[in-house]
Amino acid sequence: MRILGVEGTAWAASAAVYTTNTDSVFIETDAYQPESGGIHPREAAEHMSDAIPTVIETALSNADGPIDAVAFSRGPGLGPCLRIVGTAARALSQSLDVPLIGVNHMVAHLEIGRQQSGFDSPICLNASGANAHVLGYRNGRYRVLGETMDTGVGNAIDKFTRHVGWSHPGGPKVEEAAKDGEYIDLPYVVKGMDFSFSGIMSAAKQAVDSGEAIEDVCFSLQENIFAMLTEVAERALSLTGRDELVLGGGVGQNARLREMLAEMCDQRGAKFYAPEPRFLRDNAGMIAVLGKVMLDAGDTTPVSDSAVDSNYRPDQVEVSWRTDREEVFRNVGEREIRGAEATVSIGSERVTKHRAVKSYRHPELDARLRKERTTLEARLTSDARRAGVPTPVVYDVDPATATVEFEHVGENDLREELTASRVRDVGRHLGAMHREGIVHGDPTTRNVRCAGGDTPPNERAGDSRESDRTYFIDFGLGYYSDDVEDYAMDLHVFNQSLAGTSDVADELWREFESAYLETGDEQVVTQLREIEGRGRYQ
Ligand SMILES: C[C@@H](O)[C@H](NC(=O)OP(=O)(O)OC[C@H]1O[C@@H](n2cnc3c(N)ncnc32)[C@H](O)[C@@H]1O)C(=O)O
Ligand SMILES: Nc1ncnc2c1ncn2[C@@H]1O[C@H](COP(=O)(O)OP(=O)(O)OP(=O)(O)O)[C@@H](O)[C@H]1O
Ligand SMILES: [Fe+2]
Repeated sequence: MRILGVEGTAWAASAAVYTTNTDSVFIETDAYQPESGGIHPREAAEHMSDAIPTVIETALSNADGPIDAVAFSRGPGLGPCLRIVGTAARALSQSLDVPLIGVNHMVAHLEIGRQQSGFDSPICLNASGANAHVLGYRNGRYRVLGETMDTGVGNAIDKFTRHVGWSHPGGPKVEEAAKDGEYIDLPYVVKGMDFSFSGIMSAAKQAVDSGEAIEDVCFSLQENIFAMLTEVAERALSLTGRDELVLGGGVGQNARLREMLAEMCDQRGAKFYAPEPRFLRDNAGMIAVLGKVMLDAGDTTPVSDSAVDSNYRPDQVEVSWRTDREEVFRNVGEREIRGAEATVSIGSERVTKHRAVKSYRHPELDARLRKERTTLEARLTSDARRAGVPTPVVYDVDPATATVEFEHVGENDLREELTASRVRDVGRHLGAMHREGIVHGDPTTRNVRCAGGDTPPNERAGDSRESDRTYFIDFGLGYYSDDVEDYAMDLHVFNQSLAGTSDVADELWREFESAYLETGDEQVVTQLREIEGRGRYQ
């Protein structure tokens, strides 16, 4: 069987033929190279319409027999480019009289790694130009576990290189320059499993403008940005209890990023797979391969329903080719828990949390993060307590060894005991915390503990009883702020965490929100809607 794939979301006019009996993929790509600056949508579309017929012709003439289906990128991407590719794919499927398959480009980026690695249910890090997110499969969809709060990772790097006058694309140039660099301090922003590049990019531009050596800035930019991506990938592995990671997207061609991810996985005993470069950057090969998988599942696209979608999110895709209903929980070990951040030794009275060295990070960045987070975690845990939020008592803090000793609280993590009334309790506590100017930073269902015992099913929501008592732990990513946006991000993180751990997340979320409003500010909920409405995929 032979599947023709066509890709053209932005810069790559690409066609490929996937031949199943030899398991080989022929890819022909014509890249758009802007004369100056970044990608201009109009120029990209002109390039697409010039180049698409030729790359398709080359791919077809390379096929050693008839084509059985045509797969194409439906989105996300630049509208004018997508429409050209959509039109070409529809015309081909009609003239060849074969099925048409509309593929989500981001899902193709992650599925190529899953198909080639043979991994069963990996966490997927997509590090591409216009996107950056961590995905995990659960019950028929790829869930976005964490994502960028502003630009895609490649675009962030490209903006920096434009500022210093380097031609597009910037990623490979930064990688080259970084080879001679030394570490300087730059911002590092991870909030829960989301992350942001705007602060670090403006700091990097300023650093260059004020005379720092460009190699040093490039080196440090890579160290921080890739450590952020690696940290959230590790958090996603830890939250979901998975032990496989695949990488996708053009930035994945960067050797330092692959090295950090491989090292992190190695340290926690997980498997890591990165496809070869021609399958990482935008290419029609990944479209053809996913097209075949979808064809086998009977998931073809009628022409009447094949419109492109420039904001097509990966979590909108109904994953027809996977039927597994996944359990996300892992049985958390008894005495010593290796979280994403720290090793936690659990005694019956005391819990000792030690932030171990992360060897994938630059030593200076590593020392800074471990010390800062240890000190701040102890302070915030105590301050939240004073604000009336149940948290463990802090018995001892040692910033030098990055160790804190806490009181043992609760019997289970919330994710194992999710009930409406416990979620309401969490809502009230988070509201109270925010009123005192404390941002938790990582309020997931793993970072709330609850007293054991079942809640009677007929219990009215809003009642507070001992068995529903919840405690906030792990303030390691917390900080003080009076910005509504920061509070709203806490809500967003909790919302995503519910979605990742419960089948009735929507119901629980409504309970949470109404309880939050008992102690918190309505503005925060309004801001959350704003955040969630923001198109990060444009
Ligand atoms: C929607 C679609 O059009 C978009 N595609 C895309 O962004 O192209 P992709 O090939 O996945 O990634 C290109 C990015 O990858 C970066 N890049 C390429 N080589 C790199 C390297 N060695 N190190 C770092 N970044 C690199 C480039 O600077 C550029 O920003 C996407 O997948 O988000
Ligand atoms: N004070 C405590 N009382 C009881 N259990 C605790 C306490 N602190 C931590 N734990 C247990 O240890 C686990 C890991 O702790 P914590 O979240 O602080 O570590 P972490 O490394 O920051 O984890 P992650 O980054 O994955 O959230 C918690 O999910 C919880 O089960
Ligand atoms: Fe891409």
